[in-house]
Amino acid sequence: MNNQPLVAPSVLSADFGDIAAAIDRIEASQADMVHLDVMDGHFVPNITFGPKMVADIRKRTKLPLDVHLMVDNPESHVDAFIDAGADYITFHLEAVTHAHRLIQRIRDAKVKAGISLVPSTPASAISELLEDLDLVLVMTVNPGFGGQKLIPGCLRKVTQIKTMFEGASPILLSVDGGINRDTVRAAVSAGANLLVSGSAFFRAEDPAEEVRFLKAALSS
Ligand SMILES: O=C(CO)[C@H](O)[C@H](O)COP(=O)(O)O
Repeated sequence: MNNQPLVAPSVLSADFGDIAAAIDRIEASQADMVHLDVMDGHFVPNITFGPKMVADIRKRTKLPLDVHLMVDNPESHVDAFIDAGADYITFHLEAVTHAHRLIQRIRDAKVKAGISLVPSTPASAISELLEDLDLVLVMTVNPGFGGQKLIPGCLRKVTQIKTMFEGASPILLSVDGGINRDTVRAAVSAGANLLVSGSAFFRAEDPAEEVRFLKAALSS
């Protein structure tokens, strides 16, 4: 069985003036998903794009769209991203009071639901949600900007979450921030099976080779 991790390039590091070329680059690289970072300038200090961008990208690719909402009040926005064609919607536990209710809303719409944790939130914060999640995204940098260095301590949390989910349905355990050739082995060894890659992917001369390298982290 192929137990290589999946790779989701993050368009945060793409040229927003030529987003079609970025999506074509992701498709040609044999990556598994497109990671879309939605930032509101409140939950994180940066601002990116909204549901129209996701809908436009939806028309360009059949790859799964992994939408990561780094926004306050995600409950006010999920319907627009469901309508835009998201396959996964991940919101931040730190941004909501009723996480379980929002997960149910997303899943009732036949969209996969994910929770993300910033570096300072412990793994135990999701212990009551184990049966309800399709994806957990561990931020391995403080969210808001691409090109930061991975915070090594965040990988302990990946292992703790992997352990918590043993015996429950398999989930995607995603790491986001600072994933590159130097850090990928530690991230996959810790238990990550979905690698978000922004700057490393978009800076690579050969994006297909970059994806192959990330996927082969434990076999090289
Ligand atoms: O969510 C993000 C930042 O908040 C990005 O997806 C993440 O930082 C990926 O970029 P890089 O690989 O350059 O670190």
